[in-house]
Amino acid sequence: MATDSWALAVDEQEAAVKSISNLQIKEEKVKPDTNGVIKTNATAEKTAEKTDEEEKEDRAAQSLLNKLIRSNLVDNTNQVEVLQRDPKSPLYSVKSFEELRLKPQLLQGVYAMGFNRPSKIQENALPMMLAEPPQNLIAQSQSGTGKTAAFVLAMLSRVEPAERYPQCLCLSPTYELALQTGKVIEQMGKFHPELKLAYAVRGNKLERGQKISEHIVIGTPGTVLDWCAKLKFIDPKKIKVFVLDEADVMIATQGHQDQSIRIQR
Ligand SMILES: Nc1ncnc2c1ncn2[C@@H]1O[C@H](COP(=O)(O)OP(=O)(O)OP(=O)(O)O)[C@@H](O)[C@H]1O
Repeated sequence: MATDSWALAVDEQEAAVKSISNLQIKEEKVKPDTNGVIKTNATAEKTAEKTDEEEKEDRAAQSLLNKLIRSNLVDNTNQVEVLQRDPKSPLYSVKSFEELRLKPQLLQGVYAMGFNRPSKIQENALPMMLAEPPQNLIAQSQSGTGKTAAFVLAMLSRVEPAERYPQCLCLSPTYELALQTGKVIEQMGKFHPELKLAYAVRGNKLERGQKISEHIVIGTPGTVLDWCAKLKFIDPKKIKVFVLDEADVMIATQGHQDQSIRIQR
């Protein structure tokens, strides 16, 4: 049932986008009241202003909600597999995970999560993310099409377990999303127990001067910046994979944009 919802949600979303783009806004002539005040327009403007502001703030929360709904609903993979064979679906894929040359422990992790085939974004992005020499990649696709799973697999594939320092750094816009993505890293890396993950989020206080030995760090921009620049827990020069999750939300949030750019430099 849960994987059904994953696939169905993608379908519904596509249908909604189409119907919204067909909508035509009718111009309504509003007459002033007896005092000459055009109430309808004033109220509409105010509402539009508020909606714009709120929309920005709510995007990270919405994204988290989508993830939570999906993860609670996924149960059988039949529908996903049907869609993954439909060339018009965003889940269409021709490859298998074996063809993506993942490490055996990661393949085990992927199958244990109930994934049988990569989605389109995974099939396209993973070979680029695992290429030698490493390349930069900006990936965009609908919500719920497997981007998180793709970059988590890329981080887990690049880590060298014997080297005990942070090698992959992932920035999330909120505390909750960082924990959520951390959970995916833990699940997918389950058969690679030597791989360790640290959370650079508020409340996780480490002692000054301490070095961390975890291979992957996931956190929010403010805390990650402190860990890199102020507290020197992380040596940014040793980072092999840098992920900016929900980059559109990060760019829309001024503070996060500045902090993310400073960390990336
Ligand atoms: N290849 C796959 N086969 C089956 N299920 C998958 C596959 N890849 C991801 N999923 C599942 O689909 C759901 C959505 O995946 P994921 O969170 O990676 O999407 P996303 O594109 O990052 O979503 P968002 O845009 O909301 O961040 C998750 O429950 C995940 O476990």
